[in-house]
This record gives sequence, C-alpha cells and structure tokens, in this order.
Amino acid sequence: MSELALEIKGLSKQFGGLPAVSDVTLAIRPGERHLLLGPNGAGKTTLFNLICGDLPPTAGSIRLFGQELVGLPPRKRTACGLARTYQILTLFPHETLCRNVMLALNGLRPQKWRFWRDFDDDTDMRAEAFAILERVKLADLADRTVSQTAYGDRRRLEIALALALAPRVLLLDEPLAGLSRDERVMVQELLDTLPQDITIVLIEHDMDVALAFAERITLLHHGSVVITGSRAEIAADPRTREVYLGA
Ligand SMILES: Nc1ncnc2c1ncn2[C@@H]1O[C@H](COP(=O)(O)OP(=O)(O)OP(=O)(O)O)[C@@H](O)[C@H]1O
Repeated sequence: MSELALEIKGLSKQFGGLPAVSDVTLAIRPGERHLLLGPNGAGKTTLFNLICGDLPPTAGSIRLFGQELVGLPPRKRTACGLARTYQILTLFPHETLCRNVMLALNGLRPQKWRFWRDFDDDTDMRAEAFAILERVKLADLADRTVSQTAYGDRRRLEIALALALAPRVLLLDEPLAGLSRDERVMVQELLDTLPQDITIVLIEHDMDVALAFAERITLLHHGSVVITGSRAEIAADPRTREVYLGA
C-alpha cells in the first residue's frame, strides 16, 4: 500500500476529563479531498488543533506521510508540509496583503529574523508573494492593507498564506463561513483550482459546496468517528440521519 498523506490512530483529547476527541482513527490518501462533517461540538476543530499542534493530544498518533507529528511544535509540522486556515481569521490587519504573504513565506526561510524594511528590498520574495496572490485572484489588491479589503478577500488571503507554506496537506476550517453568495462562489472556484498534489481536509457547514468538493467524508459525533465513506455511503447510512435529526 502506498504511504498515506495523513494517518491518525487512536487520537483522543480530553478537556478537564470531558472527551472532545475520542479514539479517532482516520486514513487520508495523497491528493484526497476529505470532508469532516458533524454537528456543533462534534470535535472537528479540536481535531484540526491536534493535527497542527495547537493542542497536545491526551493519546494517539498523527502521521504525515509517515512522519510522526505528535510531540513536534506547530512550526516543525509546517516544515513537514502541513498548513491550515482558521475559522476566525488570523491576518495582520494593518499590513498589506503582499506583506502578509511575505511574512508567511519568510516563516519557511532558515534566516527568519528580519526587519520589515528588509522585506521591501527583497524583490524575489515580493515576486513570489505576488504570484501567490495571483493564484487566489488578489494580485490587484496586493498593496492594500487587509483592513481595506472585503471579508471575502480576507478569506482568500488566508488560503494564500497557507499556500505560501507550500503544504502537502492543507486543513481548511470553514473557508466559506460568513461570506456572501458571490464571495462563496469565488472561494469555491479557488478550492477547485488547488493542485491535486495538495491533500485537503475540509470542515464546512455549507453542504452543497462541501459534498460537491469532497471525495470521502468522515462523520464525527461527540468526538468519535461514526462512519467514514463516500458521499453515497454517508448519505445512505441511517446513522447520518440519527446524528443530524436525532431520529
Ligand atoms: N479549549 C477548550 N476547553 C474546553 N473545552 C473545549 C475546548 N475546545 C473545545 N472544547 C469542547 O470540545 C467539544 C468539541 O468542540 P469543537 O470546537 O472541536 O467542535 P466542532 O465540531 O468544531 O464544533 P463547531 O462546528 O461548532 O465549530 C465541545 O464540547 C467544546 O465545548
């Protein structure tokens, strides 16, 4: 069997004795588009926090292309090829879009400590940042500050920052949350254009978009995996109705 992009085994997290993620096992193949589904409080964001190292697990293993991540700080996980976006945007509002991307690019450089003015002189890095902004259709706004842009632009900028980290596995936490219909279409189109060699795990409550995008789906409830399968398998499984309708 070929190596898995993400292999999670027996992963658990308790908060004060209460299980938020409970003995989760998941196998995600390279290039897969995988949706994490589940009602509020199911443990989806906690699972992302465990994968990217924002939280330590109580138990379990997380392997990225065979490399164990548990015990590694978040920046080392980034260096292994992991990137994520957050439900709550985490941008520098008073800096330009270009500088936001340059800062992300700089995080991968061996020489990380630099003054802002050095960024302005770094034409190579600026060109690289510009090319990433072009990928997310934000090149026109490169020299505006984040605070001067619309919410939908900021969501795409967050994806640009994640792309700047050259991820092999990208975790997207509700990339469409709070967007207008037109903005949703733009982000959806962007997701569709992401290269197949980036494995994507998505949390998204917009079912039409999420189901159209994902090849495989994991349904979580009370921190545990209820079922993992194709769209058709999830839709046909009576447990999906039970989780969502309490039937
Ligand atoms: N830092 C924390 N401290 C204590 N409890 C937490 C913490 N983070 C999450 N929880 C609890 O863990 C459980 C899972 O929460 P989580 O945010 O992972 O769910 P979710 O599926 O992402 O929900 P939503 O769709 O509403 O974002 C919830 O009961 C939540 O209250």
